[in-house]
Amino acid sequence: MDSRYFAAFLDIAGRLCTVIGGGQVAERKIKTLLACGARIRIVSPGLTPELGRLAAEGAIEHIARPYEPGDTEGAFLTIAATDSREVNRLVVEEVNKEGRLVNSVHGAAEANLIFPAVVDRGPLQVAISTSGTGPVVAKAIREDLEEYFGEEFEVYLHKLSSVREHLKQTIDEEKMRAEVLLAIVQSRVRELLRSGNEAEADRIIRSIIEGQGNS
Ligand SMILES: C[C@@]1(CC(=O)O)c2cc3[nH]c(cc4nc(cc5[nH]c(cc(n2)[C@H]1CCC(=O)O)[C@@](C)(CC(=O)O)[C@@H]5CCC(=O)O)C(CC(=O)O)=C4CCC(=O)O)c(CCC(=O)O)c3CC(=O)O
Ligand SMILES: NC(=O)C1=CN([C@@H]2O[C@H](COP(=O)(O)OP(=O)(O)OC[C@H]3O[C@@H](n4cnc5c(N)ncnc54)[C@H](O)[C@@H]3O)[C@@H](O)[C@H]2O)C=CC1
Repeated sequence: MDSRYFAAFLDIAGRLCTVIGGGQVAERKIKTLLACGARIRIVSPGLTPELGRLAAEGAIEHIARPYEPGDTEGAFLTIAATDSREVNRLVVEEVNKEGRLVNSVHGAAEANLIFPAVVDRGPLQVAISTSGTGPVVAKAIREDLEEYFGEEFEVYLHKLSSVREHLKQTIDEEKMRAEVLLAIVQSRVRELLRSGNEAEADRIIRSIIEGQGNS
């Protein structure tokens, strides 16, 4: 086994994420965290214009000075994102002492969490990591997979989720529910949604639920 990483998905909604450094890389990571509902605190003398705007709007908290020991206190997740390897190392060391989550823009070696490249289709999240060996490869794979996992996956999964809820109410036997769901997955529903034919997709879903095959 080559990887020492455990792949998981974190619920960070409402949780404090402290970012040390406010440059381009911090900005990219903060946008991802904000989209997941995190509370952001940045400790950094400088900010990118976009981060400055977010701070001025009150969407993120900004402490305008260099990192000081203790800054990571209370954070669920800390990101060491300065352009100084030494400062990032100190940040990682502080968080590691307490066994909390920490990411460093200077590599996977010391930190305990890495940011993957992500295909984001609503409930479908496809995360790609090369365990830090080649972030550009992760990015290229993400771009390839975005072709396969088109935007239709968002509505597709929402539909499957409603069907699943409906089946839980109407069919007691788990095996039977799984068969219906599998029949939908193996039908042309996704293809139809991809080509914008939602009415026909819905018709097929209904006919499968009613046990009339998967034409
Ligand atoms: C370990 C990790 C830690 C972490 O940041 O979490 C890390 C580390 C480093 N990245 C570096 C460089 C670049 N990183 C990117 C891009 C991304 N990097 C991301 C993640 C990760 N980068 C984690 C491992 C991910 C994995 O396991 O594969 C992505 C996937 C997600 C994200 O950042 O949100 C995002 C693509 C998002 C997308 O588009 O989908 C680009 C390309 C670009 O920017 O276009 C370059 C320039 C090319 C190059 O140098 O390779 C350097 C050298 C810095 C230097 O030399 O100074 C280090 C430090 C080192 O390796 O020592
Ligand atoms: N992990 C990744 O995906 C990538 C990592 N990198 C690495 O990330 C580092 C940062 O890159 P950028 O964001 O482009 O740099 P940048 O120069 O845009 O930003 C650096 C930020 O750190 C802040 N800073 C500096 N000293 C600080 C201190 N003592 N305390 C708090 N904040 C401090 C600055 O005010 C600035 O906001 C680079 O050194 C680069 O090697 C670069 C590309 C991708």
